[in-house]
Amino acid sequence: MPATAALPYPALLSSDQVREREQALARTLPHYSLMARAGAATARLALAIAPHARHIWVVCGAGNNGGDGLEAAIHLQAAGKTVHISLQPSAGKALPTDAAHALQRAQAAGVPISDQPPAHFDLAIDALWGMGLRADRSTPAEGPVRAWLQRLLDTDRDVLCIDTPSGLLADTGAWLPWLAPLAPQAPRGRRVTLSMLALKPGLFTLQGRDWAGEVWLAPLLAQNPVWRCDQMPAAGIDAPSGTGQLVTQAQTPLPTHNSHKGLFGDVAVIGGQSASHDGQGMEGAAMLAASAALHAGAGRVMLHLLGSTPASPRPAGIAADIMLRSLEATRALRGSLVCGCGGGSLVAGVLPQVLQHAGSLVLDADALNALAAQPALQQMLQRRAAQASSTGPTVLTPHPLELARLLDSSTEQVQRDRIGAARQAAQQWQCLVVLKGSGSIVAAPDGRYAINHSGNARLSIGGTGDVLAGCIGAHLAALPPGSSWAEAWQPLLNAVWLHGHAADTWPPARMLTASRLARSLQRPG
Ligand SMILES: NC(=O)C1=CN([C@@H]2O[C@H](COP(=O)(O)OP(=O)(O)OC[C@H]3O[C@@H](n4cnc5c(N)ncnc54)[C@H](OP(=O)(O)O)[C@@H]3O)[C@@H](O)[C@H]2O)[C@@H](O)CC1
Ligand SMILES: Nc1ncnc2c1ncn2[C@@H]1O[C@H](COP(=O)(O)OP(=O)(O)O)[C@@H](O)[C@H]1O
Repeated sequence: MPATAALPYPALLSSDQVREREQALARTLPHYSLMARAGAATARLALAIAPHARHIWVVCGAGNNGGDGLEAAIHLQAAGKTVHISLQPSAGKALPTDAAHALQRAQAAGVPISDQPPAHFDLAIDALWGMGLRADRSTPAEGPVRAWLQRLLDTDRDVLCIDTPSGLLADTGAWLPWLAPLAPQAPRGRRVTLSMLALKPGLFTLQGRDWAGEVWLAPLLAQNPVWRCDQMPAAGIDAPSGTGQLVTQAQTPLPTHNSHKGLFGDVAVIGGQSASHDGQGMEGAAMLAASAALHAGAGRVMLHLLGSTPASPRPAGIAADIMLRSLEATRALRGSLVCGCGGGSLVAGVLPQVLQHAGSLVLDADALNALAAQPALQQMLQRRAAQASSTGPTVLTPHPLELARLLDSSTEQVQRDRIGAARQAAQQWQCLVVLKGSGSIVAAPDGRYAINHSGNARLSIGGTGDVLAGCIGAHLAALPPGSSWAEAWQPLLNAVWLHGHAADTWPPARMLTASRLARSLQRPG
């Protein structure tokens, strides 16, 4: 990667990158400007999201995150709200300079500060810990702070988090380990997060998606605008290498009217071990992938069910548009190949040929398990990457357990640092990797990564991963033979985003199933 790159999507900066940005900006501005802007922006957003809130509880920590909260409290009181500040005891340490200044200003403005939280509040502002939260500190918060934190986690009132939900690690979206048991599965009320200076990856994956809720950005620029993360002005700004991106839309325009099916490319699906092999039919998984490929826009879709023969009956439910073919015919198709959905034990036997000859290749489910189990297949995958100009890009689509098997790790370890794990696999196998789950991570061999911002828990049902694999196959199908992973990057982001978007736009009263999801997929446009 070059030292800087122009990003088409909103940038996601690590804590180290944010601190660099903060220091660079602070050097150009008078003392206290950034905290003044952060507090004003917070108050403005609070008034916008909860205009009728009368009682506001501002929970401040003993660092600069707390300073932002104190500054916001001054504005909210000036706006006529009844504001109550709870300030973490500093345990003998002096507050940082800016936070100490904010405290003086809050005291001068007469905003009430007490250890006792209010009996009632309409809106809470969580300014306990932000970017300064340290993962290596294992001491649980003691005394009143612990009770405040629990109340922030349990409340059914609106909560506006400054920078990050307190206790959530900005780089990974994981709770601090000691805090995880305190946090319910999901918040009971509305959560909004105002991220300062830049968006942070942890707000968009793992626990971050639920607990950050609706994310806004305050870049702390002169006019002090705030933007909702999915409605930000066009990106295209230069960002340091290693910067992530938040995928907020698909980016390829619709094809021209003057098109034909050959333009969209063909998709072959190999998987769905037939019941005739060992009595355990897994045809459905491959049928879902094939249906997804068809509806996501492939010109033609061919399907080979592993273990089937030309004499095997056509399983019910396969759309008439999908061509059932022999293994040889399917493998020979130009376009993209999706391999592994419901592949069972038979998929390992076809992988050597597939890895050697397929153009664009998507490996899912049992193909990933076979890879994890067989070092010889891993070597073939590496050889394939080295010869990509004569084959094409490879995309691995593991869920956390599948990635853990590939990395010889554990699901917990993968989930603790989803971005790190996806990047590690992409570099190790020189492939594109989609680590699925809430806030799917897409990673490339050069270290770039993106977090998908579409999708929701309605996708947590059997078969939606097969649909994703087919959808990706369709988006890669039109790539010319020998394309690089870099050429596959944007079509891959489109596919992952559109798959989640189909769930986001699903009618609330209608049950979502994987087969319906497959039929609702669209081309980007
Ligand atoms: N300077 C400015 O003008 C600007 C600042 N900005 C704002 O500053 C924020 C960063 O401020 P920061 O660096 O002071 O850290 P912050 O999030 O307040 O945390 C420190 C506190 O947390 C505590 N603590 C840490 N780990 C812990 C743990 N595991 N468990 C328990 N406690 C733990 C730590 O305790 P200590 O280690 O000191 O004992 C200390 O009290 C950033 O998020 C943004 O909101 C921006 O708006 C831009 C302008
Ligand atoms: N809570 C969630 N939020 C967003 N997407 C989700 C969520 N749960 C599951 N998904 C998505 O649903 C799909 C599930 O895939 P997978 O686990 O492989 O299921 P299966 O093997 O049953 O097809 C993935 O695309 C994943 O990202």
